[in-house]
Order: sequence, then structure tokens, then C-alpha cells
Amino acid sequence: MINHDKLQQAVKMILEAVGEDPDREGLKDTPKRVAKMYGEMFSGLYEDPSEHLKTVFAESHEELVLVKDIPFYSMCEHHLVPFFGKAHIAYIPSDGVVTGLSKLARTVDTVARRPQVQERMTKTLADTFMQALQPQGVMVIVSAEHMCMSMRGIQKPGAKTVTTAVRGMFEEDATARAEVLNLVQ
Ligand SMILES: Nc1nc2c(ncn2[C@@H]2O[C@H](COP(=O)(O)OP(=O)(O)OP(=O)(O)O)[C@@H](O)[C@H]2O)c(=O)[nH]1
Ligand SMILES: [Zn+2]
Repeated sequence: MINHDKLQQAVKMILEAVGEDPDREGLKDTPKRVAKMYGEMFSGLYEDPSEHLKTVFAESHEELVLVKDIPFYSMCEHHLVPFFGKAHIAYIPSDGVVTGLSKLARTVDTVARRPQVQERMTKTLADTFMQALQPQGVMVIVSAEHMCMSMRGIQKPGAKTVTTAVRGMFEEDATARAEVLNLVQ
């Protein structure tokens, strides 16, 4: 599990390293707060995203299911600052098995709450849905703004990165991909 003592020591060292006084009134509880916050933001390291997808229902809907505009916050593993945006999850069930709609969003949260890069987050989501639900196909679209590109470095606030991952029948079926893109816009 997350080592809160070590996190607190590390945050105190960062404050010292930037020339702050970690014992001053405003900062004295900061190491504890940040340790707790990292515990939340990286909780996905200790969860198996496919666990959420064990909730399934027998429903003979073998056509598109799309949950779009799922907001998420993740942490860029290169700079440890947030990247955030929307995930859109589409799948076509097979064998009369669908999962709970909220479980798609829960899976997004688990995968987002790790040190991440957007490409791996997108791919992990697609692979998790494919393995856990064994649907006819999955299409995942993630659109995000990276704070490491907005508030520092190249400083391009508003620039969006869009990544997709398709599996199963979506790989062959351009019309099905176009239908999802059309519904997402
Ligand atoms: N592919 C990919 N790159 C990312 C992601 N998040 C951040 N990056 C990039 O990671 C790269 C790290 O580049 P480096 O040259 O090692 O670090 P840097 O000197 O801080 O780079 P700048 O951001 O250009 O100032 C940057 O280009 C970031 O934009 C991500 O999710 N996916
Ligand atoms: Zn970054």
C-alpha cells in the first residue's frame, strides 16, 4: 500500500529544497495533506480495474452501448502534474452480457488514478473491457489537457490530446467507428 510516512518525509524535503520553511504555520500540515491526497490520486495502483466489470446483466442488446463524456483526472507520470478531460467508452456486447453503466466510469477512475501517460491509459481501458466483457468490440476515446503543457514548458493552455484504442469488430468496421465518433461529437 501507499507509504504515507515516506510521502510526508518526501513532501517536507521538497518544501525544504525549494527554500520554504516546512514548519511555518501554513505549511506545517502540508506533508500530511499531500500524503493523503496522493493516496487518493494513486489509489488505482492498488485496484484491479476488471473487478468493476464483474457486475453483469443478461440483456440481449447486441448493438452499440456508449457512455460518453466521462470526466477523469489523472497524473502525468513525467511531471507529476494532472492531465484531465473526458473518456468515451463504446462497446458492442456479445452473448447477451452487458455491464452496469456506472462500472464503465469506475473502470476509467481506477485506470486514471495512477501515474500515467494518456496512450497507456487508453490502451489499458480497451484491453480491460475486451478481456472482462468479451464483447464483439470496444472503442475508447480519451481527450485531455495536460497541465505539463499548459502551466509550464511549452505553455499551450487549451491544447487537447485525443487518443483512441479500438478492439474486436471496430478494427475492421470503419462505419461502426464513424458512428461512435459521430455520437461523441
Ligand atoms: N506521449 C505522451 N507524452 C506525454 C504525456 N504527458 C506528458 N508527455 C510529454 O512527455 C515529454 C517529456 O519530455 P522531456 O523532454 O523528457 O521533459 P521536459 O524537458 O519537461 O519537456 P517539455 O514538456 O517539452 O518541457 C513532454 O513532451 C510531455 O509533453 C502523455 O500522456 N503521453
Ligand atoms: Zn507531463
